Amino acid sequence: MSQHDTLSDRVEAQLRAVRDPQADLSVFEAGFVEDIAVDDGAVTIETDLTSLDGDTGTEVVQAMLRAADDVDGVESVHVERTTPSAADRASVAAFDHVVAVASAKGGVGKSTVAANLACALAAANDVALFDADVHGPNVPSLLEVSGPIHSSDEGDPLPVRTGGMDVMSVGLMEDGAPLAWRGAMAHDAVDDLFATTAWRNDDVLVVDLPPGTGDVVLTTLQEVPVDGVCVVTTPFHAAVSDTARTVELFRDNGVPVLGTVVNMAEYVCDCCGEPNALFAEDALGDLDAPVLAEVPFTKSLQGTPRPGDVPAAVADLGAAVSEALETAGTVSVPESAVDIRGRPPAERKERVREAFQALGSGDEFTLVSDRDPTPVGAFLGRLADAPREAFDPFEVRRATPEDWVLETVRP
Ligand SMILES: Nc1ncnc2c1ncn2[C@@H]1O[C@H](COP(=O)(O)OP(=O)(O)OP(=O)(O)O)[C@@H](O)[C@H]1O
Repeated sequence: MSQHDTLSDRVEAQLRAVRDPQADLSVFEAGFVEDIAVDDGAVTIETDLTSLDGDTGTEVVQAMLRAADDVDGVESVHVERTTPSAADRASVAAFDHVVAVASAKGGVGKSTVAANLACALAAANDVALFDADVHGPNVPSLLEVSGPIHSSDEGDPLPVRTGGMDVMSVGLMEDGAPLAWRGAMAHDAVDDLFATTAWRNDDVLVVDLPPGTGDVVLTTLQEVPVDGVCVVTTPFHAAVSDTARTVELFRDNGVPVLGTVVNMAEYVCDCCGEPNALFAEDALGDLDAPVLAEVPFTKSLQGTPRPGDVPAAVADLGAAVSEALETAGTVSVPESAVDIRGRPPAERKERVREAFQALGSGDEFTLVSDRDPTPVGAFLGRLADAPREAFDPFEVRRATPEDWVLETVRP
């Protein structure tokens, strides 16, 4: 047995004492530890904590760091976290793109925009629409589709179809039932339906999220590999400030934001055809996101859109979102950024160490990774011999479903 194996064994023994806080199991029994790599006293623990919520996952990472740090001969510890890959969600993975439509508050026209966006995109793409709005699933009535839902040969729920577009909604499952769902139950119902629906389209999936930024929204967005979210707002000052906070919250939670759709931006008079702006011009000043489209208040949007055939008022919406999707897959970072995507664990750490140690106090450090790099903070702390709180700012954002960017400054 080599010296490295011995250290690895000692780390493993110590980690056995770390428990899954939600079930009385060791982190090994819970399947959290995928690999332990030891390289000259530097320990890298590869983990899969995707079954845990954010806070519990962080708690387990901290407990592992402390346990491994206590082992004699360990000089540094790094915990790497895998995230659910698109491949884990076979049916959703078939889509080239997944776009979610969200809003800070209810009633701003989110479902109208989601349905019209799906129909607009359907002119040039093979599109499906998923209505995840558990508490008010109104896509079926908007598109005039109804159940019952049939099963595929494999027993999975088959969406209903309109004009070649698959539509699935929690509202199609059981009359009235979704309205009574709350919290975890609502999330599980959406998650199950999302994971099992047998889609027949495969270019773009549009997801109509519940309004707000509650648990169902954040968990769905973290579990489903969305390319980005379009946030629908009205141009009222108050609505825009709420929307600005929602955009920030999505970014803080690693959800890429494609931009905003400003709904009911103007009213075009039915009699004279004259457009009238409905809200103050400077209302959008607070928004730190591109405006993808401004949609007028018009009766034509109170009808039923058809795949490939939408009212002129939203004619540009599909093209604007398609364009945003093209750049959503790329990460823009400074040339000096350290890119560890696709690198083996030991090399990743070495690259980070080298680049970080070459910096002076006050220098900016940018890291691009194909995993959530939040735990790298502890490693940087050890390199700089400074507590994690000394790193200000310390920002992690998910730039695309597969790329994370960490930005900080060496203390
Ligand atoms: N641009 C528009 N022009 C005219 N009417 C609109 C427009 N946008 C939305 N509406 C109308 O406003 C109402 C609310 O729209 P919608 O259901 O899309 O909102 P929502 O944000 O999805 O609401 P919820 O929070 O209930 O999910 C609907 O009656 C819809 O027809």
